[in-house]
Amino acid sequence: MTLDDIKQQTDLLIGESHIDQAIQALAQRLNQFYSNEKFAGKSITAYCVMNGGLYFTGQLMRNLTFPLSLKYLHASRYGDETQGAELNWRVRPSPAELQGKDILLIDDIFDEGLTLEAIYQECTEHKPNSINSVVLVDKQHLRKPKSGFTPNFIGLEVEDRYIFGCGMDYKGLWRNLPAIYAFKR
Ligand SMILES: O=P(O)(O)OC[C@H]1O[C@H](OP(=O)(O)OP(=O)(O)O)[C@H](O)[C@@H]1O
Ligand SMILES: Nc1nc2[nH]cnc2c(=O)[nH]1
Repeated sequence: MTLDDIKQQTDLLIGESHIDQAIQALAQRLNQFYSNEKFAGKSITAYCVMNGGLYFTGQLMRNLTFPLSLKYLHASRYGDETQGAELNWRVRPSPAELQGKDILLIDDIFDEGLTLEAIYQECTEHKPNSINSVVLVDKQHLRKPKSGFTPNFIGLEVEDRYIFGCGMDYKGLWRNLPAIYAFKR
């Protein structure tokens, strides 16, 4: 499939400039949040949730103004499919990198929320000083975690369709697109 095919067969749900603006607005909110005196003299440990979080992490971090240590973890439950299944941990954060630290989890999408909730729980077990999460998009539906878990910072809302671009894949491809698309119904 070519880029022309993508343009003909998909709906553009969120354009590049809209996404860039949302990322800058999120960065401002995070800069404000971490300027609180309780974080004075501390660095923030940002965990990019691979693979989908990579694009957003890169775009976000260039606008962050606090001292940041970048790490990654990888938990996946979609693979190349459009429906989520059981969570598969590929790279866990090490306990020593979490204990007493101020953690920021960065992911592309909060869909059914099981991935980010499981990552949050895993990290919490190792006693960080603080843990917050930020996602680029929150998909709008009622299939969210029963616990009520939700990210602390959300960039944009997106309708309930399988989307790709901005780090999110379609069958393993097209994470590189700077806008968000869904195939026409
Ligand atoms: O809210 P949920 O329904 O749990 O889904 C959200 C997760 O799904 C995607 O990851 P995926 O499992 O596709 O792994 P990948 O990032 O390696 O492609 C995405 O990057 C989120 O981490
Ligand atoms: N690419 C992609 N990954 C997801 N993971 C959870 N929801 C989605 C989605 O809509 N698109």
